[in-house]
Amino acid sequence: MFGIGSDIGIDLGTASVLVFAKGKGIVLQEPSVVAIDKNTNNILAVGQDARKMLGRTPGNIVAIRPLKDGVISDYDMTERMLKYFIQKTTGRRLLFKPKIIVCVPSGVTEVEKRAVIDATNEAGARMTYLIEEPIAAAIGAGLDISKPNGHMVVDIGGGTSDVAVISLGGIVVSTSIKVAGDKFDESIIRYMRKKHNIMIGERTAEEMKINIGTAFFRETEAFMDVRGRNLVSGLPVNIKISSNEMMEALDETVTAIADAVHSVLERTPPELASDISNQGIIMTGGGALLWGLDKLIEKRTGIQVFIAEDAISCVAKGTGKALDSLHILEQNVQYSKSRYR
Ligand SMILES: Nc1ncnc2c1ncn2[C@@H]1O[C@H](COP(=O)(O)OP(=O)(O)OP(=O)(O)O)[C@@H](O)[C@H]1O
Repeated sequence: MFGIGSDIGIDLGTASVLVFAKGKGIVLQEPSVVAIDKNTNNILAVGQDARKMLGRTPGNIVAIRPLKDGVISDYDMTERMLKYFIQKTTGRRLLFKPKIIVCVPSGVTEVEKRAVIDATNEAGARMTYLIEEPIAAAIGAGLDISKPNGHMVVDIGGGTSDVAVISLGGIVVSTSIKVAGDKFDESIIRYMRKKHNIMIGERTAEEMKINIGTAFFRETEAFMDVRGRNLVSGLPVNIKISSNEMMEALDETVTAIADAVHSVLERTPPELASDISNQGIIMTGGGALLWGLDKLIEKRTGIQVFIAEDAISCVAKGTGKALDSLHILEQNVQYSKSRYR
């Protein structure tokens, strides 16, 4: 327990939850995974400890990801996970309850937003605010979004990729697709099964994506030794996979993201499009780190693409910082006072 009394910003992501405390920076970064005992419905582990259990649990224990594909797939577990992380960060007995701002995946419904607000209030917030993901990403990337100037942000997370044009503190044009980091992993799993007759797990696929994943031609090829199970013999095998193969495996998924960026640019008013063309496109989120994805989007749009510093913690940082500029963001935040003050 850190016992932080200051206001906090939370990036409630499908892959991970990050907490940003005012004056302290990122104080918590854990996978969005919960392990429960099916018989008692008790939570056994949350975050990193629960992630280690994914795919390795005995019958009575399930390790689940309560947010999947950018939506809350398990409402109750999301609430319990959020409460656990908030209490771990702020401590249980607070003299001064903090203001908490939560950034939710863009696909969540009004009912799910309400659930997040209630869980945050119950976990000890004096006031809870919700913010849209692309706005938080833009603030976290250090953009001044208060001016009448167009910025394009492409946030590629675990479950969703959000593409938005922002001006005067609001979203002008945007799209959100359920193709992001998780889909990259699924494509790699599918490729390994089809091409090599080898079954690999989600964690191996993610390691391959991070180490040799490729979205654009690499001059120097990279290789990785991969362990899996041969689907014919049923036995464990080792195989060397190249980055060129990853480019083939990921082609369809990365093209879907480039298509989304293209479609938003097509719908962008000309003045804002010319701002974006001068300043470039900013990429945030863990998925933005896939090798060559920036180059692919650059080639497709003819506009320079920059990957934000600390791409993974950008949304959390922006969420925390947004607490200072709520007056500018009024149109983009929902808020609710705690009933438990
Ligand atoms: N170096 C890397 N190369 C490629 N992908 C990466 C890298 N590092 C992290 N990722 C991927 O980034 C994704 C997580 O990104 P992030 O933490 O921004 O998502 P999130 O905010 O939890 O999800 P969402 O925004 O969809 O709710 C995961 O799929 C992870 O595998």
